[in-house]
Amino acid sequence: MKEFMYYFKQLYQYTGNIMYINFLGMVVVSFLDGVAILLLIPILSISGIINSANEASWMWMFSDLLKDLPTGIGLPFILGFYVILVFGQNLIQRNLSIRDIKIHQGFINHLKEEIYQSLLHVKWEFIIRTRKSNLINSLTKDINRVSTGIKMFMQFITNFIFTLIQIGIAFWLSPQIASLVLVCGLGLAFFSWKFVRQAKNLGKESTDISRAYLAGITDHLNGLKDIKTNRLEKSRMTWLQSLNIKMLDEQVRFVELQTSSQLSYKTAFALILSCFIFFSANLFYTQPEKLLIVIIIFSRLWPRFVTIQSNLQQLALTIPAFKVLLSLQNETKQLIEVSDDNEEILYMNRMIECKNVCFKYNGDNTSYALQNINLQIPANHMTAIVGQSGAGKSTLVDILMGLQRPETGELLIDGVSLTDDTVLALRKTISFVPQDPFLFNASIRQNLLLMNPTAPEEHLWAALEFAAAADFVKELPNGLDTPLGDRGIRLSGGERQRIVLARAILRNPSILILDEATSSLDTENESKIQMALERLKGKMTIIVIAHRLSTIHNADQVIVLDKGRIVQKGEYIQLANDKKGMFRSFLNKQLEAN
Ligand SMILES: Nc1ncnc2c1ncn2[C@@H]1O[C@H](COP(=O)(O)OP(=O)(O)OP(=O)(O)O)[C@@H](O)[C@H]1O
Repeated sequence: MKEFMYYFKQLYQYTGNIMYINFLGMVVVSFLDGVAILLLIPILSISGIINSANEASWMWMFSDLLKDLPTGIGLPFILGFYVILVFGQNLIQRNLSIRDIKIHQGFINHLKEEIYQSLLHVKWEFIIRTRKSNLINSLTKDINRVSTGIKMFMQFITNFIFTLIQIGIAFWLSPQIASLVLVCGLGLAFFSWKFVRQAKNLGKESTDISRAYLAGITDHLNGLKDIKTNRLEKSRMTWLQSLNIKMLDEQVRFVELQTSSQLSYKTAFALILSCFIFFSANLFYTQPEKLLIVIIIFSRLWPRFVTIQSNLQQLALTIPAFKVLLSLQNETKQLIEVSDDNEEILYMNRMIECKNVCFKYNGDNTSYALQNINLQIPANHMTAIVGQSGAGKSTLVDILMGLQRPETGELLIDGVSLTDDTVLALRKTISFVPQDPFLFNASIRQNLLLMNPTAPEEHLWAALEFAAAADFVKELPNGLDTPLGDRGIRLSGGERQRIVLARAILRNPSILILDEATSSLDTENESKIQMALERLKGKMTIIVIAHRLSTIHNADQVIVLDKGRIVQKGEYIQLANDKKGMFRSFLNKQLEAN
């Protein structure tokens, strides 16, 4: 419940006193509703439906007034008053509902933005250890459930206020009968706690199942090609069927819970109402007008009790989502890169330097991904990083971009240590082209402009020329406006790499990092890009991770990594001539393979 209270406080902080004003409005509405019910007595009496000649009857609150009115006017007058009252009450109610939805949706939007913002700024270590499907689930389903929970809570408060006022009116009419209603209502609350508890457990199960479903389905859709080519359809289908059985079971138990509670409350209502009428008539000798009012109030009050119970039950169902969301927010808050996004840019003029850098991935106590890394990457030169798969090349690049922070040692930019405060400023000058290039599901133009929204068309074509992509883009039916599909699926792997490279260049970075960025290209396009990179030397710092050593013979410096350590460092020719070195053996193996 503490998670829920946290969000409720946040709601109050977001809305301020408007929330209390709305609750106050609800008090007015409930009060008017009670008055409208009271008016029914004079109406029924004047119209002769019930006999109210009893002088002692307090319900003749309008009798004096009505008596003074000319004959035939009393009934239309009080009916008119009744209609105006109901109209006024519903007008206020309408207004409150509109304000409520504004408050509620506004708060949920604010929450979504807050969470999305923190995910955009959270440290990379959080991203790599968290399942994406869990994040998707939190940003969609969990937020929706929190939204429902908050709505339920607001309805609960509203119903609670309404019920309290109606109870007050009932007490005024007949304390004995109202006490009985109250005792029964409290009995209901006690009895319903069991349902609320069950609902909370079901909510937890529902969260787990929905996470498992989203995680599995995301995996399967991403791996459809593997599933088809490896004939894994049957096993995937079995997975879905077993999860479906769990979902069905969970849904059935939910409806069973709902209908059991409804069944109990409705039967209890009929039973208690019958007892009331019986005892009111026989024991309390209640006047018929009073009895009528109590029946009216009771039949309006009891559904409120039931609604309150149902609000609580639905609220309980959503509690696990509050927990998930709060723990996500807490975790991301602790791992935020910087508290505010300042616009400063950190240019590197001389070099990036790693001093005794060691790094291991979270929770992995045995092996270091990088150990005692000491290197200097001079500005406006090309540095190549090579090594076997798993040697630590991508990890080193992540350290250079400030995505991962060294466990020990430091990263220096022009001799100054990179800190949490300067890391984003550094990243503003870096363009990175990853192994698995990502394109948004938009046109080529939109993908390019994402990096530089004001770039004129000729700059787009120049970037495409640089990346050896201009020719194929010109041949596409819609040219720059060709839509690319999910993650750029409508392009070949090599075409995707070239568009991503063009996008990186369009940003005009001072440091360009390519992680196997030309691995899917044919030799002709690859050599075009090599020539283009060659032209950039002296203007931009280029860091290249490459398996194909033919692509780095222009590098000013080659760093050879093995099992997380630097084993060789120097110029290409120098390392190629070192017969005992690892680089030479890589070269020989590639020559043999070719
Ligand atoms: N997210 C991660 N969590 C735990 N260990 C990781 C993670 N990413 C990489 N590693 C481990 O760190 C080591 C270095 O990985 P890295 O990806 O840097 O190698 P690499 O040289 O880039 O390999 P490749 O050429 O295959 O891309 C490997 O042993 C790898 O298993």
